[in-house]
Amino acid sequence: MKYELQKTDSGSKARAGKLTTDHGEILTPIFMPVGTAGTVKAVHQRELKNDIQAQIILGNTYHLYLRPGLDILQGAGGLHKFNGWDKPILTDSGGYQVFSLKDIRKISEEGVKFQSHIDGSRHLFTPENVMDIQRVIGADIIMAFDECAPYPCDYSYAKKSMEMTHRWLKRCCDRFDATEGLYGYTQSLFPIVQGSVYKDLRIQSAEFIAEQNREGNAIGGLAVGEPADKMYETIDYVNDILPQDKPRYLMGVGTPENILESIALGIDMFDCVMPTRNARNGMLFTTQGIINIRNEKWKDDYSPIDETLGGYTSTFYSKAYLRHLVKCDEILAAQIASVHNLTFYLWLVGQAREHILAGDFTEWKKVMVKKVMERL
Ligand SMILES: Nc1ccc2nc(N)nc(O)c2c1
Repeated sequence: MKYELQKTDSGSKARAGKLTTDHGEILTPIFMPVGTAGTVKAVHQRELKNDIQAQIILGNTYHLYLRPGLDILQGAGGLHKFNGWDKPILTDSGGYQVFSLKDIRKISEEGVKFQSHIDGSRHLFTPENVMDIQRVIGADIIMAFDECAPYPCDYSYAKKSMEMTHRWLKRCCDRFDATEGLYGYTQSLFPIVQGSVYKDLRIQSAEFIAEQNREGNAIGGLAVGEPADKMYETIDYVNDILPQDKPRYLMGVGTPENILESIALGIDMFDCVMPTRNARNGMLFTTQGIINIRNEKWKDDYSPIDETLGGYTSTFYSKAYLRHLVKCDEILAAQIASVHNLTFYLWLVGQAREHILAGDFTEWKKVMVKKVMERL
């Protein structure tokens, strides 16, 4: 994988760049729709390409390993062949998911023992087998096996957890570098900065991650309940340490405001379940602000969901009709709202990229944050 830094904003740390993978190019800043179990929930591949114009989507090691399982995925020739998405894919390593299985997992130096949330079967994830699993899934970018420390946690927990994540990272790199891709294209391993919200730990972790000299770097352990200003402060000084010539991926973020503020702090890649999860309960992000479509006020508003956004779904369906579908809990409601919200998120990061290239990103961001976060 190659990263070309195309422009750094004069008034902020925002960057425009281009990632080139064996499954195609990614223009950054970019938002990556989350496709946990091999599908972006309620969204067809055709809509991902046409309306949403997604460039890369996420899968999750934990879920795909449990269902459909490695033999089915390998038999298909990997996830790209299995779900038909022939552009880039990134898989998270499963660390974050098994840690959220609070009472049915046990952490040790070896790895994490856990019970499947599906059938209670017992499994063990180690840095080594998580690399092997992600080789079988075949994502273009795979994540190191880390512990996402809970928030809040005390300094000693954060320190011990970060140090274990660093030892696990060495084991991930050794295993990954000793194995090949299974399907004839190359994969890249991204390490993940941890350290909770403790500045000295975060600096230590960022320096260790940068030293690994991998093709991209991620910031984990954020968007776990900490205040937004703590998140921004952490990103700011971590990005001063992560190399300029590698993409920076902020995991699990966020609202439109979080994304624009983090772009200004030098983040290039984002993923979050918010646009799809909130869509399923009727929260719409639009170029005019945030709409709770269940609200009575939209019941006879026959205007398109968002006429300035472009894309079939956002202009073909009216607010009144989508409200009706949501109130009836119709399956089509989830589809329309999910495609719309993802179209908005990709539009937003695409606009950010254009304004970074045009040189007026900071002024644009100030106006845009206010506008898109307004509750309508
Ligand atoms: N907020 C998040 C979301 C996903 C994560 N995935 C991994 N592997 N590690 C983290 O710290 C994450 C944090």
